[in-house]
Amino acid sequence: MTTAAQTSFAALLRLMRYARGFRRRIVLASICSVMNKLFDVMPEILIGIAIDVVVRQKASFVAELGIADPKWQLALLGGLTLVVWVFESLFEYLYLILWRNLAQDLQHAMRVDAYEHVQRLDLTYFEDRSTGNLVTILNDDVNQLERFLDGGANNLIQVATTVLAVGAVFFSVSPQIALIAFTPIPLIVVGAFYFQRRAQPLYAEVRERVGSLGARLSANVSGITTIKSFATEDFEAERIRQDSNAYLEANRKAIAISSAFIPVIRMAILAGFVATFLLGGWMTLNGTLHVGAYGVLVFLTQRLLWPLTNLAETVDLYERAMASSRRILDLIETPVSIRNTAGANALDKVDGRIEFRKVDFAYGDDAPVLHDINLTIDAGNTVAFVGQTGSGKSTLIKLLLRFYTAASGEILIDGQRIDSVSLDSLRRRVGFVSQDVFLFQGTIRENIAYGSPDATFEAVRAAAESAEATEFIDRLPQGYDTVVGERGQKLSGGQRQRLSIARALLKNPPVLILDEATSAVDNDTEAAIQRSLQRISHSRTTIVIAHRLSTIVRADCIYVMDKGRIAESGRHTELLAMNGIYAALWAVQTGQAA
Ligand SMILES: Nc1ncnc2c1ncn2[C@@H]1O[C@H](COP(=O)(O)OP(=O)(O)OP(=O)(O)O)[C@@H](O)[C@H]1O
Repeated sequence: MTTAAQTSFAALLRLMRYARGFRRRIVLASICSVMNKLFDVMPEILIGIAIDVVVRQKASFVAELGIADPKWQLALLGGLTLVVWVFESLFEYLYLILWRNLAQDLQHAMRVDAYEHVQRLDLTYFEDRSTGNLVTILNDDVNQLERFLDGGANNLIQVATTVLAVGAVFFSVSPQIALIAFTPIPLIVVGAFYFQRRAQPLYAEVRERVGSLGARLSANVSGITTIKSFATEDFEAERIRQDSNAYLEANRKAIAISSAFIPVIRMAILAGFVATFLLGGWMTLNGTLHVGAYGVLVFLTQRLLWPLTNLAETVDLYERAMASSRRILDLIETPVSIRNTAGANALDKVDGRIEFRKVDFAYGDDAPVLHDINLTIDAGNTVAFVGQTGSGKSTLIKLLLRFYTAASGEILIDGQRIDSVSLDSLRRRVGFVSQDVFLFQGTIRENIAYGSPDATFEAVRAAAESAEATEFIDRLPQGYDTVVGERGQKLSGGQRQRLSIARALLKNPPVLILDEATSAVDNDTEAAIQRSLQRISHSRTTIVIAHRLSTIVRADCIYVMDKGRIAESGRHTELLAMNGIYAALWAVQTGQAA
């Protein structure tokens, strides 16, 4: 057995394990598929019996059951045909509704599970992957699976049922013909396996290609402003064309294999059919087979063999679905390293005292970014981190929010290690205004109330006021009901910044972190931020990552970061007196540099 076949089969087993909760429904749907198929092949048998009645009349098979009059025999067969059709239709309705709903429910459960898991994944996971590819898994791959469950699973079950049911009839009527009629079947099954082995890597490639295409499409749509400003439309269109072409080629290869499979199967089927047709005919002429039995066999060979042509399509669907299923389950089963430790308590009331003790950190296997960070921020204080770009200021904050885990040392909040309290309680107690503000498609009011769904309009307004955002909001024609566009495109950088401060303030967190944007802040906003900072930092611990030193001259303590270490710390005046890095930065920013 090849590894390719194993991985497809392994994917199916993983899927079955995942779908444990659906097992009863799967069994029920499978039973309906089997019942439908059994009733579906019966009319052929009844036709054969009817021929037997008209040819042999009082000596017919039905006569042997005790009904002498051929007219009554036919009436009985007519009645039975009606019943068979009713049941066939009933089970068809049942299996359709069961499989289709199952497909819907399973794809829904998988999409929601996969999404929920994606939200829990470590940030490191996202650094190595593209958003577009993830979206493709959540959408396109999930749909692929739905397509298979919608029809493919039923097809596979029905083909197997046909082979078994028709086989049983054949062997009971004439084992000799049965052997001949069944010769193509091993060939077809071997062919299906061969096809599946060849197709599996091709479909894996198709999924990969669709993922990269999705990645580029989503990146390009998000970066449309950059594309336009660099006038690189042609260049980007060419890159999309290439990715789309790679997808097309991958599909073309898969199509070439699967299309070749169908004619091969048909030839094998034809051989089986002609053999039954001829051998059965001769046996009937010889008198070793009844006319009715011959009829049943010829009709049934059709019923037996033709559905196998669908097998190629179904195996195709199956391979595509398994390639997708593997991607979804890989995502769902990606381990999460930053999560609640066993017995983690919720961080209830927080004063806001923060300590870093001997903290070291590196991103993955990269060079260390933070070295031996030791600091204590008293509850209610306002502190600032300053330093060259890349010196590790934002990284420090990411550790405090547990976006990453320190390589060594510990971080405490109110004396409790941050990894000993529950993640969401920690993050709920810390307000974070990040450098790149992310606003959601929706109104200004919804964006300020994001994360505080119960906030009243008054509270939203008060938060906007503290962030000095009311002035521009009131000037907008729809005020708080203005839709800001995806990522807040319809607002200026400074306006987005103020909204994100309002959003953090509405949470009323005991610890507030402002990662000040380097750009996007005009002088107005700078002054506004400074005023709001003074207002809002009273009752909480406030940490500011500052690029403009003028915003933090009043801070209780300023830490100057240099290459991942705290090089200097103290109040503004103390640091100036030290005449070190801070003093030099200050001189540059105030234009007093020599
Ligand atoms: N996710 C990441 N993976 C790998 N390296 C990273 C990652 N994020 C940041 N770095 C690296 O870590 C170092 C510190 O980055 P950090 O963002 O903490 O600096 P910063 O002082 O906040 O800079 P800035 O003032 O420009 O915001 C930089 O050298 C940066 O390249």
